Amino acid sequence: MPDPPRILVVDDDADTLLLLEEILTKEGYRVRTAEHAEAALSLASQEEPDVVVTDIQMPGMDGLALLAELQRRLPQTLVVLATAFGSLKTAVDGIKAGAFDYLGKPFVVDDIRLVVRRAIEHKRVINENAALREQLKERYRFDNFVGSSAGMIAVYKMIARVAQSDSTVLIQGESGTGKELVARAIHANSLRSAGPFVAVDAGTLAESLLESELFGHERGSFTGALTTKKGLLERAHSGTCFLDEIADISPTLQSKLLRVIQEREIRRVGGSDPISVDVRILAASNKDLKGLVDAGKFRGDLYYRLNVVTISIPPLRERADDIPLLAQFFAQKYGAAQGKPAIGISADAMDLITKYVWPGNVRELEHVIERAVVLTPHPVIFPEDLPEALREKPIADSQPRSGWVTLDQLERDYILRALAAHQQDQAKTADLLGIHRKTLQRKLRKYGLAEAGAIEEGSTADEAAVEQEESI
Ligand SMILES: Nc1ncnc2c1ncn2[C@@H]1O[C@H](COP(=O)(O)OP(=O)(O)OP(=O)(O)O)[C@@H](O)[C@H]1O
Repeated sequence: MPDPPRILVVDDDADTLLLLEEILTKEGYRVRTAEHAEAALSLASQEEPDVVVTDIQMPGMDGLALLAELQRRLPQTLVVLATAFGSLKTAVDGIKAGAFDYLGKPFVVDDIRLVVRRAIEHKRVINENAALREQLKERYRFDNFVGSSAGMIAVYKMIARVAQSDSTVLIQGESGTGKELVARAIHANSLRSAGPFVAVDAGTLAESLLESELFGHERGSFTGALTTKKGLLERAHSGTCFLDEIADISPTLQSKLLRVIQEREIRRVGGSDPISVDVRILAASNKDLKGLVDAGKFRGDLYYRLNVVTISIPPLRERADDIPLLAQFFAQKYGAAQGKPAIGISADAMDLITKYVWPGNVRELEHVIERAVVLTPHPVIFPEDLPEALREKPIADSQPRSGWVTLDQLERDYILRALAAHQQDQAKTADLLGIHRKTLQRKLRKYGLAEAGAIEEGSTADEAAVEQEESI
């Protein structure tokens, strides 16, 4: 068990001291008290408290002077100022001078708990984030990647291995797993790094547009082709062309692409002369390309040309170890951009982040952290700064993180949540769910959620109603 956090309370009023001592001791902290600032300073130098809660108005040395002295002697200690309502300006001056927060007097017990909890959490986060930052700096980075899981290390190794060759690479992975990042890293570590990197998203363009984007067109080749335009494959000459969502391209374009790879030349739309291009092709798909070949939906010969080497990026839910590092990385990145460079993530928020299944993978995580950094008024991201989806209880904690649960588990969890939202009132909950109360009770029994004796047996008529309802 780690030592309990240490709190020092300073107030010239003995009753206030007693009250704060009692509340904070109940919270599990080790609490010391002092009746004036001088006593507080001598206790603080022995104890090195994590948090000092001090009254501002005290005879002799006041709370603000104590704050200044504590900052000089014990810069790691956080100070919370307590002030009578009406003298808020002094409290604000205190915050500007470096106090962590302030409490209004007379005290609201919940506020005391919350502010002290936040201060402790802040200290813990600062320490933990410093450690995570070190890890990020040291071992767990490769180019712009963050992640130290076995799955990502295998990806880094593959990138290093294929980068220097000129072979075509197929990058497979769900949406948002970092396929483009892999393509960029291959290019950056290749002999072509001085040449251009051109990315094309084949999934978003209509076929005719994609063709002219890729191959270019001659002037007058179609209505609107007012000038001759070089295609992206031509523009990628001496560099790399990254074709994202390759599964989406039409059969015609598939055969044209095959020719580019085999013959290293292209023909512009409306042009007759072949133009030779020196370009390395990297392709990506979030679909199972081999499966599409087997189903006759993607050319087998193109697949084998693209698939000289495959790099498979595991979904984020299969590399949960990377989640805290990534979350911290994005907090730093967006914190710096927002002028909040020291922003951290609280333990309970990190817990939610780590448990979530992340269907949108790293891109989704990045957006969630960016949003939280913007929204939070604190130097720490708390659970309430995260979207609802993360704060909902995971459907079944015991389930593998495949994203799927059985319908029974889904129903069980849904019922539990509905009951919780209606203070366990079964009649209301049944009504909300659109089922008979007896049906709800039977389901509770089925899932082992009914307390013995809590549910009365239904009459025959009731049961009949239930059966009828269920067969609908
Ligand atoms: N391991 C990682 N470390 C740091 N950032 C990452 C990592 N993986 C992905 N990202 C970031 O996540 C976002 C999504 O990545 P990227 O666009 O490469 O995914 P993708 O697989 O190509 O997505 P899509 O299939 O939707 O095109 C980008 O902002 C990228 O920088």
